Amino acid sequence: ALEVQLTPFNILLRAVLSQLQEKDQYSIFAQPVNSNEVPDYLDHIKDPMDFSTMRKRIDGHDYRSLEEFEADFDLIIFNCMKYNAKDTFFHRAAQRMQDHGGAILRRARREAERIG
Ligand SMILES: CCOC(=O)c1ccc2c(c1)NC(=O)[C@@H](C)N2
Repeated sequence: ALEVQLTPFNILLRAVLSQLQEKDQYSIFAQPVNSNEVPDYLDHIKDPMDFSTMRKRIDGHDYRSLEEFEADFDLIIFNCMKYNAKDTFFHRAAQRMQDHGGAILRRARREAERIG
């Protein structure tokens, strides 16, 4: 059975992920980029990442620290800014997500310190 242990740390990670996803109003970061829709994506991006994959990693207890969680979030942003040219909707969406995410993650770091 899916062992969804509700440790305070996992509860925090799920809450942070939900806050980040709220800022993804067009859900462009919600799922892996579809190779059928974007055939050359994986030629350029060697470490794809998306919010659904991060949620699986939370449920699998794969994140040992907030830093590991943040590294996957940063990967989502980096991939998007790498694949998409600066003057595109996607690149601009990544910049906005990076700004929003910075504030959300700063608050989460303080909370993680508080719960220890
Ligand atoms: C219906 C076609 O969808 C896409 O072309 C598409 C859909 C989602 C995308 C994306 C492309 N590119 C990206 O870099 C990441 C952020 N998301």
